[in-house]
Amino acid sequence: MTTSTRGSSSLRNKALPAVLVLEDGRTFSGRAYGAVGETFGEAVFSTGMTGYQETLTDPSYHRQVVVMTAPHIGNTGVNDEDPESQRIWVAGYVVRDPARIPSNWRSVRSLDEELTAQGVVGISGVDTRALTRHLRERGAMRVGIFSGDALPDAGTMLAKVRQAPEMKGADLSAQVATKEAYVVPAIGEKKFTVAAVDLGIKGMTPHRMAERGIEVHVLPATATVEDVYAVNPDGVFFSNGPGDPATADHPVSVMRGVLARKTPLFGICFGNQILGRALGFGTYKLKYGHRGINQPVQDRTTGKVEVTAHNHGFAVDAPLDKVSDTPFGRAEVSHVCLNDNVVEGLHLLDQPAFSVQYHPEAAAGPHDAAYLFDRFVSLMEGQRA
Ligand SMILES: NC(=O)CC[C@H](N)C(=O)O
Repeated sequence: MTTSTRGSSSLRNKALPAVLVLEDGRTFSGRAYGAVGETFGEAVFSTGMTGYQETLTDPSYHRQVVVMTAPHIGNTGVNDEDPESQRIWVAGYVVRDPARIPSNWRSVRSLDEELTAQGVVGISGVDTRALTRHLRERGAMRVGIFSGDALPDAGTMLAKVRQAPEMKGADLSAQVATKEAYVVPAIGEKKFTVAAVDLGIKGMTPHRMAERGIEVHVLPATATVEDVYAVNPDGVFFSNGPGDPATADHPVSVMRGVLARKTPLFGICFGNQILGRALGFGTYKLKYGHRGINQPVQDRTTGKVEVTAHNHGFAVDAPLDKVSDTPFGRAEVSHVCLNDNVVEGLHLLDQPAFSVQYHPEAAAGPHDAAYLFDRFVSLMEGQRA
């Protein structure tokens, strides 16, 4: 049974000052939110109006300071059902106006209390519209949040921000992925076995497969081709995850081993970037990325437009209007973002493999892209027939 936290939001740090310092020297002042202290990461913005719990607990946000463009955050408090992993992964959290009284039947505590309990340093009272416009114009960049009674002087804060590691070149999957393999059982009758390589997997992804009769063997990021085939899989999945795909040489080589055996293959987000690299395409850093739950994507095979959830700062560099010859046969861009023509999906024409850059597991987000899990099931059925 859940208990309401009506009126129990502490906002105990309300009076403590906080400052956000971008690496180009621009600063925003506000108040401490969540834990008090200092934190560093890459400043990125999310336009999701709902789903802050799923955002905070998505391992792909490791080492990123997330700015919410929705002005009022924390309204529905924190529940025990919505997290996508065991902990909050964002390095810092930036909001305009935190809810003073969370209200929802599932809420067990306030977001301020949750951030504090997990040691996540945040800042509230920031002009998040101005900050987002700045990041759109200048691009994602390093940032620091400093809060407390005695803040360092401006020069010291800026120097610390500029010493923080960059996201370009960061190899982070092994830091967030499971260390031990585990199994998510099929819901109802078991029809297929899938080996899922965990590069920072969100909990909803194996759940969406389990709903379709798939027993999911989640394997550590360090899993080898032998580990993958040890579970005797009908299909192989490569997950979302943090960091720069250009560093992910190990999963790229494992994926090439899977493609060589023509096992049905599906990738999401980081998994799409790994497929791009396995096929010989490059990846590159977007200026400020796509993060939110209302991005329009076109499925180029059907012409249909989906409204989709995104969280990516890198993208695959593949030609949009031609079929490419790759070491694994012909490949094509299957999906594209209608805002900026960024590659949002790839598929192979000569073997059962595809991936998308966005989030069909929809946690949070619209369910338009759920058909992709069915497509993976069809590929596995096709392989058996
Ligand atoms: N959600 C993800 O898998 C993100 C992939 C990669 N880290 C990016 O930022 O593009």
